[in-house]
Amino acid sequence: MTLRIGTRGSALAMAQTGDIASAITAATGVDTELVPVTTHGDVSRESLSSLGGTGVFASALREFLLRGECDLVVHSMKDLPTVAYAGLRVGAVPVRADARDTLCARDGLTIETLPSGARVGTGSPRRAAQLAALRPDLQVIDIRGNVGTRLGFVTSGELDAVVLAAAGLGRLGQLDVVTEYLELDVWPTAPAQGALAIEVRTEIYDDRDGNADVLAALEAIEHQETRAAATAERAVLSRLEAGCAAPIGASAVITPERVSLAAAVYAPDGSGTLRLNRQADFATSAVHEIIGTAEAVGSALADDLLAQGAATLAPLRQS
Ligand SMILES: NCc1[nH]cc(CCC(=O)O)c1CC(=O)O
Repeated sequence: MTLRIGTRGSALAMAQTGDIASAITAATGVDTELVPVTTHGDVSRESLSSLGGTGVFASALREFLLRGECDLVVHSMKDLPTVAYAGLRVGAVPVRADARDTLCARDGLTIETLPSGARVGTGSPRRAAQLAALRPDLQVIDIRGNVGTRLGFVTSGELDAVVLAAAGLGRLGQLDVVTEYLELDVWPTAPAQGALAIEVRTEIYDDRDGNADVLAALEAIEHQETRAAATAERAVLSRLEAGCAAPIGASAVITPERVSLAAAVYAPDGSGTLRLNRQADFATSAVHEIIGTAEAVGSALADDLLAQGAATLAPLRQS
């Protein structure tokens, strides 16, 4: 039997799905095959919000999985809407890559040393707001395209820098272009950035014998701390009813004893930031206790943010 793994066709998606396929085969001996699916989000150059924002990348993959054309699909978890999708479940969350953003600038420049008026590219409202908050004298340029296209704007001289996720650059073997790692305590990133979500049809859990290979693969790559951290961070988004493009950063740290979560909401123009923390101790080390506590701390932190005016600071529901 060969496990068919659905993936987007971009270089980044193929690289991360290839990593998952190798991990599954190494742990279980099961053969895997990558099945690329082209999504409208991949081919269009329209802005994400005009495409319908949240979920443009995920829905084609999800339909493909529901039709039974593959056994599991790999998503970048930060691009996956928080709302459940009928018939599907996140069957595994593998170990997280670096959650930080990076600055990739010409001439070794950093956020601090970029000259006034420098042109910095990003398509993310969160990154645009963070740039504006730290350096209101920079020009933020709205860009689209995959990682290679974005880096090309810097090599061509069209931009002085771009902000990109360390995880994506790492998976592509391109961390050599990074000129600064932006630390999570000053620059929290998108909920679940650096994490992947492996989605499966819920029906496979009703026939465990018939789906033993898929279930073994899921179990082999599951990483509980990553699932807990991603759950806490995504609970903030979900409680705020915010989309993946909302100007929100969140960063959770999981220890055996507790979950510590920090979240920030930004005014789009950088004129204001609301930053709060919360932590909660795990009563037991049971998986459901850890995941339940992580979810609860994320919801509670979102309530704190709302109570302190998050919804007037930023357009949360715009996707
Ligand atoms: N929004 C695009 C996207 N979706 C996932 C990643 C890579 C990082 C990750 O896997 O979290 C990227 C590129 C980027 O943000 O630089």
